[in-house]
Amino acid sequence: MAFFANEQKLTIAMPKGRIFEEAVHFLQQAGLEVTAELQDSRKLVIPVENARLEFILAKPTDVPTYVEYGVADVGVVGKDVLLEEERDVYELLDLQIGYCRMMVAGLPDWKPTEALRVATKYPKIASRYFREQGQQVEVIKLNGSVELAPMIGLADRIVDIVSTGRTLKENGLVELEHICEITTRLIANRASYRMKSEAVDEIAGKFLEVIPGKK
Ligand SMILES: Nc1ncnc2c1ncn2[C@@H]1O[C@H](COP(=O)(O)OP(=O)(O)OP(=O)(O)O)[C@@H](O)[C@H]1O
Ligand SMILES: O=P(O)(O)OC[C@H]1O[C@H](OP(=O)(O)OP(=O)(O)O)[C@H](O)[C@@H]1O
Repeated sequence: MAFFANEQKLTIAMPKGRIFEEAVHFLQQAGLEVTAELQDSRKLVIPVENARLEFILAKPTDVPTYVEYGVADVGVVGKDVLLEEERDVYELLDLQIGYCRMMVAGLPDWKPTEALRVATKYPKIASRYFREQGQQVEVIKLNGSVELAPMIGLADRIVDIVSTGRTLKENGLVELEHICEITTRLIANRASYRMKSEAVDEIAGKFLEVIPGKK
């Protein structure tokens, strides 16, 4: 049976990587037809013919870009990416999966003498946070292994995602300031939200049914 009662086809951008499995599980719970192809193949565009759905598999940071430009109607993406990318999309739902937190961390008892140097994969989030604190900082953009920076003297602090806390702990770092909680969100292209409102509403409604406390 087709997932959608109407004739509108919907393209969904899914994030590859860390939250993919949890997101697929969420889609299945919501009653979407998730083919083995989505989980097992190297294909990046996966149509689900009967359901008038199409999945595209993207790098997490690119999901809002595909949605803003309308090549995907909706997308599944972390709040961290939304805050950093600042794309012009609608944020429809908090799916309450992919829980983690955005933190300032550093070496314990480290007292920086000059203006704070902050290493991060998230330069916009870090700059915004310290500006709001009225604190002048120099932000250094890194692309991963951010925890290295304070250990080897590149930076006084890091701004990064913490989940279990294991990476910080094993590298001798501690959480210092909490910036915000992060979860996975459903976003929509602004034009799709108007032009394909039935299909978008239908998928959002199905998602809502599996979000704890939202039934
Ligand atoms: N412990 C965690 N660390 C990083 N991201 C997490 C964590 N827990 C949940 N997430 C979510 O997963 C997303 C990141 O996934 P992933 O690490 O696969 O992407 P990525 O940072 O683009 O990967 P990479 O740059 O290593 O290829 C984040 O947007 C965030 O919302
Ligand atoms: O609190 P934890 O459970 O240890 O998880 C947090 C770590 O996971 C992420 O890194 P990732 O594995 O994505 O690698 P990266 O350093 O290349 O970004 C994040 O940037 C932290 O380093």
